[in-house]
Amino acid sequence: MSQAFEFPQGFLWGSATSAYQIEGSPLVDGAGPSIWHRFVRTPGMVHDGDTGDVACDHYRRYKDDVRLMRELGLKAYRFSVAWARILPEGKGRVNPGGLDFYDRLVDTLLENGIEPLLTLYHWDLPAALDDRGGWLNPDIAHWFAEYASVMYRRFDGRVKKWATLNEPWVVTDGGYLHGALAPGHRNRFEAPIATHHLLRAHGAAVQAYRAEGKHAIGLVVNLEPKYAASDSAEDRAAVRRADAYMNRQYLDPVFFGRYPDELEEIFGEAWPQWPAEDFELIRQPIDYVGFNYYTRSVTRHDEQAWPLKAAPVKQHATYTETGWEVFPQGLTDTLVWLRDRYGNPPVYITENGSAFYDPPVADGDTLDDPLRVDYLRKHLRAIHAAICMGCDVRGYMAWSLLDNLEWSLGFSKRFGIVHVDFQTQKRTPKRSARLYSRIVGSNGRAL
Ligand SMILES: OC[C@@H]1[C@@H](O)[C@H](O)[C@@H](O)c2[nH]c(CCc3ccccc3)c[n+]21
Repeated sequence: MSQAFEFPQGFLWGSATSAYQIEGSPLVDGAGPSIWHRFVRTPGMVHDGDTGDVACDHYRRYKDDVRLMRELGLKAYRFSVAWARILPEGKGRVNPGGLDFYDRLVDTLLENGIEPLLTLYHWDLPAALDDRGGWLNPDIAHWFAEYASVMYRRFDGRVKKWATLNEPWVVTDGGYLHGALAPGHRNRFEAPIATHHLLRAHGAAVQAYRAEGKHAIGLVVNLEPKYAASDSAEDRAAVRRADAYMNRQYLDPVFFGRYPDELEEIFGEAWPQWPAEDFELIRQPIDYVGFNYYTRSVTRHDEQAWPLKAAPVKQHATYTETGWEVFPQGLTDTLVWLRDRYGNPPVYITENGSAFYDPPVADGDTLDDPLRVDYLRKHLRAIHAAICMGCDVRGYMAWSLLDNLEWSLGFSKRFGIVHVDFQTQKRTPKRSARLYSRIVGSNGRAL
């Protein structure tokens, strides 16, 4: 082992999942349906008609999965709470059975020396709230803060790192603009409204935390660096629009209290003017940025590409099964960008990982996944390089602990460092899990 890649003392090593992707048992113990429980039943929306009805059966197998994390030596676990387990109608009546499940999960994590990182919202809106307009209804900021307060009162202290939303960009772009994700809307007027209400809900939940909580709360965003396909003015303008739309649309309001100017250019008449007091709510200070990194985009101008007029350019490089270029330098570059644009905030890499075809489980106890091993090693080294450049990176959560339901792609894409046989629910660590375990145990020296 070399000192070359030693990480700072106390660097938080863990893995990440989300409720709908792994739990199964969507309606047991008093839980209400979510928009994903509905969406997977909409013909044609999910690969092979796959659903989260069973998924990794984590709701029942969580003790075994926590034991697996402990055997791998993980120090932390990022998971999300299914809002509709806690508030089956999204607001009002609290469901004790839902709170009890997360009590059991959090206590089991703590008993095993694993720190819980809790995400309040990872895309699974209670269906009852969608029936009232969901993210299009301005009241959702209060609904979300009410749900968040129930969780703060029950878990703060045992949970010391909270996140309000997972990836508001995906919620808006996937759920309201392009329609590939729940609730499946395709409306350029709805997208900016959903974005603004997500940010107001984030702000209201942070405000509620400051009144009730004593630890840390942040926002999780997906960031994808955009590189111009050429130095033409057209391509550079396309990069500015794409960067504003994905990377600055959420962090600028939170850190600066304003949207990037390019958004009005992109959405035109569909871009509303919002009252100043909204931005005072949105810009509540946060304690850290959760950064989900997967890939970059080389971007060119494309007059036909709605609404950005920007399109990706394929590179001569390795691509993952989800069509994402393997580009670890983009992780270093984006960490430096965060350092410089937002004043070097504490950052947790809350997701990073890759889906590659995994050969069928070999005999014995480890499945070989050479491409994922290579991806993991290169991206951790990219983080180390950013830390050496002064970026305040505090931890890394590998996406994902388990193969799970990859949203509209169903079970066809495997991101887990642990293989799941969805017929038998057998877990089999992959070689990437064995490597990650050594890296965690040596605080990076095994890299
Ligand atoms: O796609 C892998 C993971 C999902 O399984 C997580 O639930 C989600 O938080 C997440 N975000 C991203 C990057 C943003 C993105 C999501 C979906 C499609 C394209 C980009 C990748 N992932």
